[in-house]
Amino acid sequence: MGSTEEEYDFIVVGAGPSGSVLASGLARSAQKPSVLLLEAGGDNKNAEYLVPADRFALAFSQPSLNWGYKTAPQKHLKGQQIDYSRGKGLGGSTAINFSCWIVGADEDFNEWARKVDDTAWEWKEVKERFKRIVTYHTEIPEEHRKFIEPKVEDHGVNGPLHLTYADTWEKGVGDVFVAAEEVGLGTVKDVNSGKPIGMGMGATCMYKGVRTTAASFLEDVPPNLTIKTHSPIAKVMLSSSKVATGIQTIDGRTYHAKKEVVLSAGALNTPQILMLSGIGPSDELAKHKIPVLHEMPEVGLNLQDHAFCGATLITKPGTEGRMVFENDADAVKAARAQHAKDKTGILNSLYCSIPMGYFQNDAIMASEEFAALDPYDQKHLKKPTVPHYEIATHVPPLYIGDYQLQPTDCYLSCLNFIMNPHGTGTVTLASSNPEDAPIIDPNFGSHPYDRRVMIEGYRKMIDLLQAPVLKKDTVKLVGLPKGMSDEEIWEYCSETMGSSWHMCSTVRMGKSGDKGACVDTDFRLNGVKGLRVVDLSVIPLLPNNHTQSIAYLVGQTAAEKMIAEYRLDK
Ligand SMILES: Cc1cc2nc3c(=O)[nH]c(=O)nc-3n(C[C@H](O)[C@H](O)[C@H](O)COP(=O)(O)OP(=O)(O)OC[C@H]3O[C@@H](n4cnc5c(N)ncnc54)[C@H](O)[C@@H]3O)c2cc1C
Repeated sequence: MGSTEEEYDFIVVGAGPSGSVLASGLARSAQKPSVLLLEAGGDNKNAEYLVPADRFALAFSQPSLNWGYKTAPQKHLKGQQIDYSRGKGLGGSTAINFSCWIVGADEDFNEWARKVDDTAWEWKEVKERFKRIVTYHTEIPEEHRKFIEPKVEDHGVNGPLHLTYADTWEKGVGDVFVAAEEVGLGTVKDVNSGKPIGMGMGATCMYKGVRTTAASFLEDVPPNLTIKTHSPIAKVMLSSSKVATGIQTIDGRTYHAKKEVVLSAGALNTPQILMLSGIGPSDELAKHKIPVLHEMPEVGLNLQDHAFCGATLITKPGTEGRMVFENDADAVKAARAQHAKDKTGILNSLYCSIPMGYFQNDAIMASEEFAALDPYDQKHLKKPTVPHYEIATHVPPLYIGDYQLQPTDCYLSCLNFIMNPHGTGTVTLASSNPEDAPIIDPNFGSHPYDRRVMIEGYRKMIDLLQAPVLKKDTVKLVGLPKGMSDEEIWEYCSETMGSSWHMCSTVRMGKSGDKGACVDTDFRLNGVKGLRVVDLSVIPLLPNNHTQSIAYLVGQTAAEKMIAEYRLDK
């Protein structure tokens, strides 16, 4: 394909949650600027991609929706290469993600605001911005309200993204809340109130029998928003005076920006595109013979993510119904037909209620690894709403060791996630060819504090699985370390650890005077005019949540800031 002379006020690259919210927000402002949204993948408009029960399977069953990345061999995880999936197409990673909605702890946002010296990131402002993003349906089945009861006034009522709880919870889910009380972990009535400590219930990106994704922001788009799919970009074009003038696609098209180019290609591809454009660490660019147009040593550094590990309880026949259903071909066929016809049936409850709990832990705070942290960090970790680890249950049976699941088996699967990870990794270039995947090294397990959190959180997860209410139905626990010593737990986790695909912070935001920061708190790339980064690359710390909420928040914040700056609302 040849070059074009198309020109737009704003060019946004990448239609994930950040890019979709930003492009939609700019285009719908009163001044109606012309906005071009370029996305590498397709439109993802296939009803089969939106079945709620498929939320954990879609990423791995539809390769065309997934960049299919893997990490570099992980030094602290016995050389394993971990799945590092990224969504492709409208919606970005929300089109293939697991649909869990968790916003995190108020104090994490207050810390973010302090780090970048901008009150826009304080919880009291962030909470209001979340309300503008979502319509949060707070109905909970009557019998579960003793544990879970979100308040309508804490959440949005008319944002484009609909969130719900399943009308019917899977059998046995309610027992997790009883178990959490029994073992002293406790419960929380609304895990999304900014005070997440306790076992809660994650809200789900689904509504009326359909998964909801960032593509919700791209419905009924105004004529001044042009969306071009199948348009992977190769680089940003910079003038000799370091002004971003437009972008070039891999197939040779160029598009010009009258005002700004915004990169929203995610925490792996955004640093890659910057480096391919000559913006990054000079030694890294020199390796690939890319001329340095703007030296920026921290591009691609500081990669952070939440790692997890798990175990599974095999329970007595009849305690839940997943395997029995999935092994009954007629029942599956009928359920698919019913869902295709009117979006109802079991596919709206299967895998659709996931207890997610956030906890603090005395053993972690008493550990030598905690004592070795910076005192400021320790103070943050002691704040009453900041969790140290997360436990999620009723996920697919990822951790079963060498146990062979039988078609008649029942199970309760569980994961433990490291919160506040301290290890950081890198994104670097494999080559100067934009079609090559970058080299991604999250460096999991590299920090002693992270290992301590995994070990203590794992012990608590096993305590939960052995609570009296669960014991009466237990057949056996599988997918376990050989024993429960520190060494045995870490040995197991280092062989089986996974990523929750919360990669972020590779083009870090910082306050004015922060020499290493790549962008300012208004998302402008330092030292370059007309270029912003608006996606999870910029976040200066990884909040203790699941990150899609933050990606939407970043897009919404950028839209509101840019609309005010350019007076687009007048
Ligand atoms: C398997 C999986 C499960 C997850 N589960 C959850 C969950 O349950 N809950 C949760 O909160 N979070 C979850 N996440 C994480 C969440 O989806 C991400 O944090 C979030 O989508 C990141 O948003 P983003 O806008 O920064 O990037 P992305 O969503 O990755 O969007 C980036 C977009 O840019 C496009 N792009 C990249 N390069 C180019 C290029 N060169 N040219 C043009 N376009 C380009 C991509 O195709 C993509 O559409 C999950 C992620 C994955 C992969």
